[in-house]
Amino acid sequence: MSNPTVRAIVTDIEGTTTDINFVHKVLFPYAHNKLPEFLRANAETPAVAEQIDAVRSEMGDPDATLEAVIVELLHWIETDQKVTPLKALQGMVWADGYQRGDFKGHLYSDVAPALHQWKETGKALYVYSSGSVQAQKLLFGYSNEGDLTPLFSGYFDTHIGHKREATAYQRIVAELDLPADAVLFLSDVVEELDAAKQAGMQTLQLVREGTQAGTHHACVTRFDEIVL
Ligand SMILES: CSCCC(=O)C(=O)COP(=O)(O)O
Ligand SMILES: [Mg+2]
Repeated sequence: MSNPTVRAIVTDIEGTTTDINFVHKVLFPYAHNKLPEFLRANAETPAVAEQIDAVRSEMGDPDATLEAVIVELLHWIETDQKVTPLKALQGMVWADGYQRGDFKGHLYSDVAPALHQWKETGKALYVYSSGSVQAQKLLFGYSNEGDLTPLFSGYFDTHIGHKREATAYQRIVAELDLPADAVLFLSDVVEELDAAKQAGMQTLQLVREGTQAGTHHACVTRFDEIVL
């Protein structure tokens, strides 16, 4: 695929830059294991208390005990729910894991060279993931390819909207201050690509191991098949 009209690239993480198994078999179990103690130890810290209150709000129970909040959060992890306060708390817990060297952010081998090349040829690079901005920066900052955060001009998470809703992509385009069709969105999830297309973005589906099969979106299996 060759496309010189692209001025910015927005990439998803799980299934696009990163093996789904890293997210589901390393990150989520780590958060499941560490979150209860983290919350009991830090519940009074303002940044954590704010997220605990946001969980209570999502539960529709402003008086939920900390233990009830923990049960709810563990259920959300087990069922892979993209709830904003869960994502914020996961990011805080993963920070410890990355900093202690318990794991590195997984990137497919074709990802870092392509990001470097696109950046060198003047494309602006962004991330849009359901993982919190903190979690995104950690994954790219402590990646198996080193610290790639200097390559990115910005990060978006569910604070901008949910990934299957066109309004989220309209807001991203507005923040980038570019015509929608100058922005290319990369993802493995068809519903996300449909929403981005509805907002006027260009789209490209990554078909990787364990992701959805190719569909009506143009598709590639690796970043080095994308020529911009
Ligand atoms: C940002 S690293 C953790 C990824 C994550 O928590 C997640 O839910 C994956 O979401 P994505 O939008 O990248 O599929
Ligand atoms: Mg994905």
